[in-house]
Amino acid sequence: MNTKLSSKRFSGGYESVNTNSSKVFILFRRKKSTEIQINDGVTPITVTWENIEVKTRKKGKALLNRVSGIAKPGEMVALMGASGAGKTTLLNVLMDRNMKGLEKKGTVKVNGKAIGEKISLISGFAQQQEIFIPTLTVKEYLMIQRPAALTTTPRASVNTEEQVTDIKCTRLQAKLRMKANKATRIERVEEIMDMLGLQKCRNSKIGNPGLVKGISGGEARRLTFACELLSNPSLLFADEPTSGLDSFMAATVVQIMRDLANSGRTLIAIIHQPTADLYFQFDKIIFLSLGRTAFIGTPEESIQFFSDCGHPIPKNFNPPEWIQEKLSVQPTDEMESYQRIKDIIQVFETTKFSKTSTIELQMIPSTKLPPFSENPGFFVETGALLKRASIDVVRSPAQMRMKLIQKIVMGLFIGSLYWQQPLDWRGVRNTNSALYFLIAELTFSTMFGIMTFMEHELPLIAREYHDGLFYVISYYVSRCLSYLPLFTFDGAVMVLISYWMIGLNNTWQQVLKSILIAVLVEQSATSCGLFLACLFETTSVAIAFAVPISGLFALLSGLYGNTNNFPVYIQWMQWTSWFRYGFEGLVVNQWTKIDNPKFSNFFRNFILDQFSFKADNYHLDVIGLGSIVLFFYVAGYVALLVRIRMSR
Ligand SMILES: Nc1ncnc2c1ncn2[C@@H]1O[C@H](COP(=O)(O)OP(=O)(O)OP(=O)(O)O)[C@@H](O)[C@H]1O
Repeated sequence: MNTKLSSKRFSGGYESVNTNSSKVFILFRRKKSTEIQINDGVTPITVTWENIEVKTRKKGKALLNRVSGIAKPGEMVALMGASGAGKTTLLNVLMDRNMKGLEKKGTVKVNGKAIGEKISLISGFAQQQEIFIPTLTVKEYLMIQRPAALTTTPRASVNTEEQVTDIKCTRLQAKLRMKANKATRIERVEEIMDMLGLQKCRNSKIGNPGLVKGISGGEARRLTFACELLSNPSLLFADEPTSGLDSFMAATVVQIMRDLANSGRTLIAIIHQPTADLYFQFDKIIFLSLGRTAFIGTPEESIQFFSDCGHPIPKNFNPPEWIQEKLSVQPTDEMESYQRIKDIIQVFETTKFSKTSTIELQMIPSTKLPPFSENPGFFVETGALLKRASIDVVRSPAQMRMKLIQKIVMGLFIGSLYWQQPLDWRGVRNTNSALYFLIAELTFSTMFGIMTFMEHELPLIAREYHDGLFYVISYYVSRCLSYLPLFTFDGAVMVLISYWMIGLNNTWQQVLKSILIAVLVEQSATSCGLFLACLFETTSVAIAFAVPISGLFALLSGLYGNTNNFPVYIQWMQWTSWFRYGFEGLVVNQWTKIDNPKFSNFFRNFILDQFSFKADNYHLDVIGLGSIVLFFYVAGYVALLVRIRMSR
């Protein structure tokens, strides 16, 4: 069937009129563009991808097959196709992300240059399921979100002669050129919130769907864009930005994208089942099917192309839905579907659309790239991240409250159980048990607690790291510092509560020395838990390792057997156990200075001897604990670094 279709642009919209009997009449009015103000320093970016082939490494399954295309400055490009067509794989190839287990051939170039994973440093990526910090408000999140972009990124200084023409831009550039102070950052965040309609929810907590009530889905989607705009990228990728939104909200998001493209940026987005109205807002549509390019061209051309292929769009049918259906494998009719898709791809490869695209690819000159975003340095990053992490800790009062309540209850319980122990051999035995119990309590809940804290945050950190926002060390130091009060104060409270109840030696020096041991033991458990959480992908695996490890350290404490009586080849292990150092530290601190005539040196030596503890070992214990803390913090950093680097 020869179906001719004429399509012409008119001011603010498209009119597509099918001229044969199965007439399609589509009238779309482009919404008036709200003027983009954050358009300083936009460097024109052309992304090209040529003969991309992706296979799985193990089975050699082809995911993409000779896929080529181009996205130019000011273009809003939609990647479309049925589920499993290869859209996400192509987007990942373009961004050089998530390629684990896959083998890639072909080239991706930005302004004619192959820059590999550095593309992250000049682009933004609005993910479908953006990960936020739920306890922060919208404004707080934006203020702290991009320390790099908001402080020293010299984006405004590039290509200004071609790009910056209006006064607004120059003004904004001037602000960016100044080392951004707080007022400048606030102004920029305010501008972006205005632009994306986030002012209404500026002080609302972001929340966590299904767990903590927060901003709506549409607001979260706009916040995603806001985060990306802070770094003012000239190239923006988006993964299904309209999915899950109502039609009004989807139109708003597409309008935002349209405005961004109008300001000279290049946008590439996976779009799932758009309404006809939204479909015609795009400049270029790329349909993928079975890992191959089935069409590249304007929305109007897609209608013409499918008509020419013998699949004219019926009256009142949503064009993208119809096309997608023709490019999907129907489970009830697989053979026919494969044949139909093969035919469409074959036709496409002989059309002017495919040829134009190939010619265009050859003609792209190598032009200047925007500067790669620079990290503002360890201290600025750590400060910004520490602020974000601290707000998160403080805004999670339930977590703080629970930790504190738990330790108060345990302090009272231990104190009541070992209430005012006398100075006889039974009392000494009970006192030592109480000291051991304090060490155990400082260990287990802490170690398992920190593991659960970390799990939710790692995807966000991996994402931000690959976006070039900060060094892993900045995040790690800030997170450790933010947890420090939470994982020291409660332990000290527990020890203090039980201290007088048990009747431990209470000169102020001994109290302080006991608290120092308690803090170091809790920090040993914290750092070990952090190390395991960084090392293993899931909390359950980390816990599976933590249980026997902590059990082993507990066995080496000296309470369950005199460590000097252990076989020589295993004795050395006691020096790796914070239980050993902690228990000795508390026992020595308790029994070396007792002001009681009944308490002879012989009795004291007898007490220490049963564990092979030495009266002058307190300082050694502090050094041992400090070394364990340091070792696990450093090991945790290395584990996190490797894991985050490998997660790209
Ligand atoms: N790492 C991988 N290992 C094996 N197969 C993969 C991998 N990544 C993707 N695939 C397969 O490649 C095909 C294309 O996947 P892709 O995620 O790109 O599709 P899509 O078009 O984005 O689909 P959807 O719209 O459902 O997200 C699918 O069949 C998928 O199962």
